Amino acid sequence: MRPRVGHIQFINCFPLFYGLIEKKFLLEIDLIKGNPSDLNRMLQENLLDLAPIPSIAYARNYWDYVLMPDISVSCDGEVKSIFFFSKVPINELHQKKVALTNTSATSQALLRVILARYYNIMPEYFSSAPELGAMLMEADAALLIGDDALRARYKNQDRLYIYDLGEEWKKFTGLPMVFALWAIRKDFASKNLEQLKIIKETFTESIKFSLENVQDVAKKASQWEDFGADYLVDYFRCLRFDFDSSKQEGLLEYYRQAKNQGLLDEVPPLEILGI
Ligand SMILES: C=C(O[C@@H]1C=C(C(=O)O)C=C[C@H]1O)C(=O)O
Repeated sequence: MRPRVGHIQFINCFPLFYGLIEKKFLLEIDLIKGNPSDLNRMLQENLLDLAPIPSIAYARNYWDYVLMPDISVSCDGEVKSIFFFSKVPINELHQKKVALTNTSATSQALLRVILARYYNIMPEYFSSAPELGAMLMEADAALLIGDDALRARYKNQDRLYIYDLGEEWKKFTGLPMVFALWAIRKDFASKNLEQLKIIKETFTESIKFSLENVQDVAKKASQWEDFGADYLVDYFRCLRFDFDSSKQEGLLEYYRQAKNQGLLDEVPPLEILGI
């Protein structure tokens, strides 16, 4: 059976897959699309063998997973696709209503950590479909991620205060932030090391190829969007796709803070596959 590999349907993962199309590697795997939270559910249910999942989902299920080395969706400062849109300055949001996109897991917790720990603010949170207009009819501020955030930011919401959560995290901790990790089911990993090695190499080559040809990648990814390729060139250059020691440090700090806020039961060990 071909490995069943998850694929996040957000523009941010396009550079990961662009090279796979070019190299026709897609014939060797079954690629199953979904949003990050759905992919985690499918991985839990053994409908996938490996998938990018929200980094907080790893902490909640780590005993079932090992991590793919060298790959993540991260930032070190601005992220440009995780925005908190507010009608008032952030420090006026205490006890106000805040809408959280239901497509996110990691960034929902990140926002709670940043507001509680660094702004000393406890709003009233509720989960919502990712539509900024509708969210702000009910709330004073709203969190969006991924393509929804890219599109909303592009429309230049100049009536709003806009905060980039990657930038906020860096401002307070000095660390990178890891949003998605590639989790592999332990049972699959123990029997398929060679195949996983090839998958890892193919994905890392794909990322390298995409970043070397970032204009082409951006042009392709922007063809059905309102914004032009240049907007995405900036975005792809700002994202980080590796998982080096500084990303791991940032991730562990995020886990510690999420635990302090009662959003995690424990800080998991980072069990990274040695391939
Ligand atoms: C950078 C992003 O990272 C995503 C954010 C996630 C989350 O908040 O749960 C999950 C997966 C990542 O792909 C983004 O979508 O904008």
